[in-house]
Amino acid sequence: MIIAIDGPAASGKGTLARRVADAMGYAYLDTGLLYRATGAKVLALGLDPSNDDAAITAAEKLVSGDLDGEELRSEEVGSAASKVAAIPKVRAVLLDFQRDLARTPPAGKRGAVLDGRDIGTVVCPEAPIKFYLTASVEERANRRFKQLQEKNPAAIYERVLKELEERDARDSARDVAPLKMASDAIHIDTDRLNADAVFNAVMAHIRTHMGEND
Ligand SMILES: Nc1ncnc2c1ncn2[C@@H]1O[C@H](COP(=O)(O)OP(=O)(O)OP(=O)(O)O)[C@@H](O)[C@H]1O
Ligand SMILES: Nc1ccn([C@@H]2O[C@H](COP(=O)(O)O)[C@@H](O)[C@H]2O)c(=O)n1
Repeated sequence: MIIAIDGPAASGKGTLARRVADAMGYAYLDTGLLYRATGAKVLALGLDPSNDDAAITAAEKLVSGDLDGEELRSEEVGSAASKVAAIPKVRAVLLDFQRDLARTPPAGKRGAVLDGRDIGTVVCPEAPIKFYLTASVEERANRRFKQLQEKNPAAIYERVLKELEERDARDSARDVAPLKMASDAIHIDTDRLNADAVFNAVMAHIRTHMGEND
């Protein structure tokens, strides 16, 4: 079974998806990492992430080792990721890997949890369970700021907020696979829910779905 979790940056998708995958014994794929690794490769060459040829070549050359590393989590790489993600051929190159993992999870796993922007709409529109997480941009910036501050006390809230606003706008406005809630997704506004409450609400939906489809 496939569980799709989409939503804007820092809405808590990864935190939730990892926990759900653990609880269910499913594989987990953070699809944002594919775009981050592509963006990071372009940056490492000193090229512009909006350059089609550079971004497509980087996506085509991705190997699993490129998906490791704390530097992928920086806001600079997040911003580069959202630039390469707006290039249709980059998305096409990365699509098969995501679909293969979702539809044929690694040995021993009965399903997969994928989080991203277009899992419920484009990558796995057939997923029987879809969630769309949101929170206000100020709340998300606050979460991301606290997360960054643990590693870099010089992090600046206003910069984090601006970066998230720009990323949201680019991800929502692009022509191909924009950030959008699937019509059959369950919307969870996490502004006033902590991570445990979100997880409990999501697991309750999953159990109900599985009970109804036994
Ligand atoms: N419901 C919540 N309430 C408060 N903080 C949360 C909640 N869910 C996650 N967080 C925290 O918010 C931060 C961002 O969460 P996370 O990385 O899971 O978001 P994300 O949607 O996967 O981000 P990105 O799109 O950038 O990959 C983390 O520090 C996480 O611990
Ligand atoms: N399915 C996806 C996942 C991600 N993106 C793009 O990558 C950027 C980084 O993603 P994070 O989840 O790690 O924040 C994101 O801003 C998107 O531009 C995507 O397009 N589709």
